[in-house]
Amino acid sequence: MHPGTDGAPQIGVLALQGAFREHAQALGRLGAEVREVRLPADLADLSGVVMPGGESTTMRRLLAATGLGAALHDFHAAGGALWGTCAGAILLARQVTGDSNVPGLPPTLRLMDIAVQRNAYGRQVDSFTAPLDVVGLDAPFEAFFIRAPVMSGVGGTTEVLAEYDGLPVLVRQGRLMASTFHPELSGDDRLHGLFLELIAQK
Ligand SMILES: NC(=O)CC[C@H](N)C(=O)O
Repeated sequence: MHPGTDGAPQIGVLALQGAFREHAQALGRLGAEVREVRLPADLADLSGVVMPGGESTTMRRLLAATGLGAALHDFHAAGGALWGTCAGAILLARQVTGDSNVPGLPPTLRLMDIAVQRNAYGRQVDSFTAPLDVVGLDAPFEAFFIRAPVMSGVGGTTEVLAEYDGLPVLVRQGRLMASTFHPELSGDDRLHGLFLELIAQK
């Protein structure tokens, strides 16, 4: 880990598109030094990066266009931690379904052994909240799902940290974490705290 000058962890928030400001605020409240990431050079000296919710197809195009996709691969290979939330979880997934109508779409980062199906909770309930029991938290976390992907499979060494309706919604694999909901909208910083703990453990 790369502590900042005052010993605080230095964390990036991917700021190409989507709900990045609320993540930066949550991490700041927990004492992290936060930097918005738009170009490969912005990753220097960070120990972790949060990839927010938004529109994964747009983010995939921008990751390819900016060179950040390859840079995030290098960042992770060099020991950096990544947390993908909602669209960000789609970016981490090895396997994505629900993209077939988008021609010429660059691949996801394919770093994590999860399969996701985009927008698969159905139209009537495409946004909802649910209290989740999360491994490592002693009280439920109120989660906001917004046109969320369904995590249809987890493999390899992936651990399930929370489920909704019998399906995984928060998972961890080594230095990777993925949630299909928007943790930054709950006014509850405990999952950002878990990400900082994961970084401190490595
Ligand atoms: N809230 C979100 O991040 C939604 C994800 C979006 N439906 C996608 O497929 O990219």
